[in-house]
Amino acid sequence: MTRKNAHALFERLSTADPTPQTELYYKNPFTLVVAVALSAQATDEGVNKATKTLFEIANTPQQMAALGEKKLGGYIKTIGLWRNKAKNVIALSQKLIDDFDGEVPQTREALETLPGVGRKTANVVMNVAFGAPTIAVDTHIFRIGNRTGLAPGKNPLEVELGLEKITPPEFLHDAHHWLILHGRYVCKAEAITDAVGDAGAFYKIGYQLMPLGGLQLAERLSATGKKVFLDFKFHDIGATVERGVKSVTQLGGDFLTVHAELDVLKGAVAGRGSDKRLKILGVTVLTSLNQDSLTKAGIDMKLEDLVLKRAEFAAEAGADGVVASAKEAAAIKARFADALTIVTPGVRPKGASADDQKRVVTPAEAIMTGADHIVVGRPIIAANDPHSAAKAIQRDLANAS
Ligand SMILES: O=C(O)c1cc(=O)[nH]c(=O)n1[C@@H]1O[C@H](COP(=O)(O)O)[C@@H](O)[C@H]1O
Repeated sequence: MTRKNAHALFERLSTADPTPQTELYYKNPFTLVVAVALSAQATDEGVNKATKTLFEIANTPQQMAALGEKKLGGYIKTIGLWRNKAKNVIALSQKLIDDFDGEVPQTREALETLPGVGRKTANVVMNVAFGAPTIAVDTHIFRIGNRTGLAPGKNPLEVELGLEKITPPEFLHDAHHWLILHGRYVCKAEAITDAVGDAGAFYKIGYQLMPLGGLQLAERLSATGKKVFLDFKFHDIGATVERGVKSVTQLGGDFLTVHAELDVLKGAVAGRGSDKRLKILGVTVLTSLNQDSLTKAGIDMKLEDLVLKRAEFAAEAGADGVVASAKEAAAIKARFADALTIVTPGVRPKGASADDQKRVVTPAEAIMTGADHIVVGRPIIAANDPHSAAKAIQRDLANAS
């Protein structure tokens, strides 16, 4: 990759996320060393779950060493390779006390003398705790360095040195965070779209991916002819929604969600303009809510009536459809026929966990009650084989229709 392209790449990453942060939980340089050492071949999320309680009682080398290997093991048992990691954490705590007055040293060479701390861990600590422009090459960065041609290399050190050379100095400090976050979220999302392949009709991108390259992913999918569902759920004064939707039209999506309030819907329809490719969907009542949730929110109305009221707003504003559970689909179809497309989340194959969804039906039930499209997330994304999971749902749908 040329220096000019590398500059453009980092500029885009920096615009999307100006202040990237580590996702590991830590309280001070010492707990950062421990968290990074625990994170080898484990997810940050898994490490954070364990360290939340551990760091309450041990956040200095002295406290950690006093805890001892056995007690520490009790806190980190859920993390892979915990036995070896417990041994290392106790040993590195003791070495910090013996050789460094209990302080975390600020050079890579000194950090690397600590048990269980290699070059990658030392680079993360140097970068996050002490603001050094180091690049820690993990599996994501190694893959990205090679795949993009940004810094090809046969081993992590070659990629690290290559990245140090090609990354413009002003981006060096944040480079490794951007590349990790990109690798963790966008590559993962892209891998899922590849894995689902032709077994999915639409690819839904939510706002959680927006600051992490999701918009570019939407553009790329759309450019290759895939149908893209932009689940951004806009909720604002009409004029702002209008401007927001106008910007979104540049991405080339097919569905866009907004809250089903009249002004919001009208703003969205105006912002969409004359190109009718982007269909505006009003989210009626979330499928994670039930009648009880409405009562708690002080809404004294039957849930189905509220869905129908919001569907009415969608029709009045000239929106294209609504997001509603299959429990209300028949009533919406009866009232609005084909004037509104019905998109239905809260769909679970028989026996699958409902997760946080409350108004849940099977794919077949959803289609039989009048849904035009179903949304299935976790049962496909979390499956070992997303393609087979999506295909099984397709078969269920085919049998129902
Ligand atoms: O607007 C949505 O897409 C939506 C509306 C709604 O009422 N319920 C609902 O679950 N969704 C979205 O649909 C997806 C459902 O995901 P799973 O529950 O994993 O299948 C999630 O991305 C939700 O954000």
